[in-house]
Amino acid sequence: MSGHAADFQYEIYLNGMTGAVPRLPTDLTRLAELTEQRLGSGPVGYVAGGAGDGSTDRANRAALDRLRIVPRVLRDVHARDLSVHVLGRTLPAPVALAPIGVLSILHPEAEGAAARAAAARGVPYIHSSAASTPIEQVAEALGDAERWFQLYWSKDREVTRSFLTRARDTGFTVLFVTLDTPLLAWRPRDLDQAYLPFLRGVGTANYFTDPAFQAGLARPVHEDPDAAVMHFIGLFSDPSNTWPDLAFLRENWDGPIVLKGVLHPDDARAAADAGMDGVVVSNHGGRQVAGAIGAADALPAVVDAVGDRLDILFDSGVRSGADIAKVLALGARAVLIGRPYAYGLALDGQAGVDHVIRCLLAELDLTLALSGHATPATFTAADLRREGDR
Ligand SMILES: Cc1cc2nc3c(=O)[nH]c(=O)nc-3n(C[C@H](O)[C@H](O)[C@H](O)COP(=O)(O)O)c2cc1C
Ligand SMILES: O=C(O)C(=O)c1ccccc1
Repeated sequence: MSGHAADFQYEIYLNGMTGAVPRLPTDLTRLAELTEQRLGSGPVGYVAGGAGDGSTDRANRAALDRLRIVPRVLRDVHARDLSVHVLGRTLPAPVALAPIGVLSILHPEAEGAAARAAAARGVPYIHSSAASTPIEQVAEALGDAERWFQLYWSKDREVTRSFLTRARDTGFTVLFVTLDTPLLAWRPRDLDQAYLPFLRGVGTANYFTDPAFQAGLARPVHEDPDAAVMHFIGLFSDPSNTWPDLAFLRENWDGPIVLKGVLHPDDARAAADAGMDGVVVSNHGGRQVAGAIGAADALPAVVDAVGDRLDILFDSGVRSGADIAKVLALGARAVLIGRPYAYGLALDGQAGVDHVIRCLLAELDLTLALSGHATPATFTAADLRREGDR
């Protein structure tokens, strides 16, 4: 990245000299309501919805809102650098796009558009097992950018082995294993509309193109697509897995492995003991356990438990550069962005995802600078107060 991420701010003001304003709001919390207005209720409900009564989503926001920054002054922040070291590589900024499956319910260009936007800004894109675009096509869209893959750990070990082989052969280097979705949660918004993308043939692209998956079908996908969908639903995740099963993944993947969906410090310790490289502290954006702890409330105990043994990443509820700054201060090395980029995609395709990335990085840069920090490294828990604490 040349210059500072915050240069985007002046670019917007300069464009304003000719009367132009941004095509999308720069307060990303407004993207959800715009998407609600413009998109069909099935797709937008699926993306916006949460588990149960939505209390986990609210807990995510409350946990972040309670954290307050105590800015410092007169600390020379003219030369700044957002880059970080994480999972053995240097990233231009402590941000990646979270794995989100089924993006074609939001925009016809789907994962390809999100991947191209991320690649153009040097932000890693995490390709979901449940994407609507096969991994080989997304690899092409990513060009020479970082390729990270998210695994839903299938009941069929041959499918998992085949996914890992395809990921490796197409240049993916980091594996995220999502552990908070052994079953799909109780999601009233989807239930009340009887809307599930897979039953409409979305989110199965990696499976339907997979030789090991196809080998489990009585008839080819195109001859009996309904049977193929049912087969996918039967095997997409395996609720019988336990910690010793991680050895299978370690044997079949050479690069870093990150466990996504860890909230308890004992699980983080178990991840380190199992030879994993990182964890994502996440409650899946409030979509899995209703009543779960806000992700930012879970982060400090995980950092205390394994901060010196694992790279700790974070997601769930992040909507601004200030939110990113707060979780970095608590000890996360990088933050995954979920729904905001999905809404950007829904509203304006690749340009919408680019807008979201640029807004977040610009605001992160400005938040750190205005708080007295030229790099994320010097901004720590000592720069935060939790409202209510003394
Ligand atoms: C529509 C949708 C689909 C998702 N699909 C996946 C997925 O395929 N794999 C996965 O690990 N997480 C998935 N997630 C969870 C995200 O990776 C991430 O944990 C979550 O969106 C972060 O919360 P946020 O949306 O509040 O930022 C999905 C989230 C949404 C909103
Ligand atoms: O909807 C989700 O949150 C999710 O993670 C998922 C699960 C299965 C397939 C696609 C997405």
